[in-house]
Amino acid sequence: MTSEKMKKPKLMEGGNYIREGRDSTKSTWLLISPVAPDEAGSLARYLGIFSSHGVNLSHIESRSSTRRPGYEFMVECEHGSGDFGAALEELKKNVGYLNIISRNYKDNRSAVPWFPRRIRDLDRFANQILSYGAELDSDHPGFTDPVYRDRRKYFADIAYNYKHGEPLPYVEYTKEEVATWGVVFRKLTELYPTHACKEHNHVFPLLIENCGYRDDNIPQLEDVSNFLRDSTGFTLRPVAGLLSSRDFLAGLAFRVFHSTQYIRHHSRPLYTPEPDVCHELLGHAPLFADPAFAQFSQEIGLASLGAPDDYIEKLATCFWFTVEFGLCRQEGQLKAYGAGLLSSFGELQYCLSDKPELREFDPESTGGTKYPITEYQPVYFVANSFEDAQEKMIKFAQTIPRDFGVRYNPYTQSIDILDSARQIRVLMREVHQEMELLLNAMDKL
Ligand SMILES: C[C@H](O)[C@H](O)[C@H]1CNc2nc(N)[nH]c(=O)c2N1
Ligand SMILES: N[C@@H](Cc1ccccc1)C(=O)O
Ligand SMILES: [Fe+2]
Repeated sequence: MTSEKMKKPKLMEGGNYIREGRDSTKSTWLLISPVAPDEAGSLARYLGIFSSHGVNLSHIESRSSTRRPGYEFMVECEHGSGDFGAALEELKKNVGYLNIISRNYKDNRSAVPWFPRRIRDLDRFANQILSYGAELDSDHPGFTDPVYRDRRKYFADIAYNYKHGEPLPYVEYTKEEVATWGVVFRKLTELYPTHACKEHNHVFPLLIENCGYRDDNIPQLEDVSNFLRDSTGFTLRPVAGLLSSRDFLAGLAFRVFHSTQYIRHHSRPLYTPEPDVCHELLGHAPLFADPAFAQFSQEIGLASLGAPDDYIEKLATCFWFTVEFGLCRQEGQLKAYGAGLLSSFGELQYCLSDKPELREFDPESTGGTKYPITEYQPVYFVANSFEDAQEKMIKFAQTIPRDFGVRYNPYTQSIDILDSARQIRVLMREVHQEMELLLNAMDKL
């Protein structure tokens, strides 16, 4: 627990409103391949190195390598035990390939910032939440309401205990919670036809039909998640609160969206300073059912994996001014497509009034702009079209420096780190096979 109270500056440095999460598991993962493919007992030798330096391993796995002929090992090292640096030095002299992915990357120059490799690694994010009163400001409307705080604890426990692959727990919302949802729902659906972008308006009726979107019912995450899976392969995971930008973006690489399940405090239904179930389900969910938007989101996620801190910050800021608070032009009119606007009646009206300042969206300048998170935005960025914003952001994401390519493998639900000719060749063969498939289908038209 942090004892010192954070003083919140009015405008935060882009992306900085979320500090790197409190970290109980400062894990370092090593990907290791032996020098020669048929080297006998190589894993035992590596394990010997760790044990001779007193380094505990919390996880070991081996599989066939796609990078080079032979096997590959993944070990997870515990911190605080033994002489990790010395073990690493000795290891380097004995391996053919070594990749270090670490939460501790700031202390280790050869390490890449930690990122999840398999979809179940997202279970590691649960205890990385920033909370009100500690890292976040405590002027929250529910902060002094014991009933509300109790309820928040209930939802936090669901998220902490959730494991990948489980159904998302159904929640019995209280009368008061449903009433809050009702106010938000009725007010917002009044504005959507005139204020929301057409993609949002296109999907919304499907959510009403399939997921129980109604003014007297808070939709269940499980139902929305299943609907999204069928539409674009996106799924939801419950989360207890704000994740760091790095973790949040990493989820998108797996087409996983971290969703809160609690609802805002009833005293302020038309604007709330943190994401809640209204924000996720009314603001975000509709667009994740759109195939182009889903792909765009995943690409942002993939670009973030292992990226340096300053790039994460810029990426998160661009994300803020597009996915969260973006405006775009459609048929000569300004429309909102940002989820933070589509979930706040107050800000949705305000953003299209003459009060805020509007600027043209451009990742370079937008990515360095400061913004408040707990009040209406003083500045919005306008994209020429929804597609234009996506294209520009993807172009920007491609400038992020990294020594390897990444690709999501949907069959294994894991991230392939591409850094060898052998892997690229296999991929090219796959693309080639897809081309054959396309040509074949074309002939039948
Ligand atoms: C990436 C960017 O910082 C973005 O605003 C993220 C941050 N963390 C989050 N965490 C949660 N739980 N929900 C969100 O919508 C976000 N948004
Ligand atoms: N202000 C948003 C919630 C939100 C807070 C912070 C970030 C994003 C969204 C709402 O009222 O719905
Ligand atoms: Fe959001």
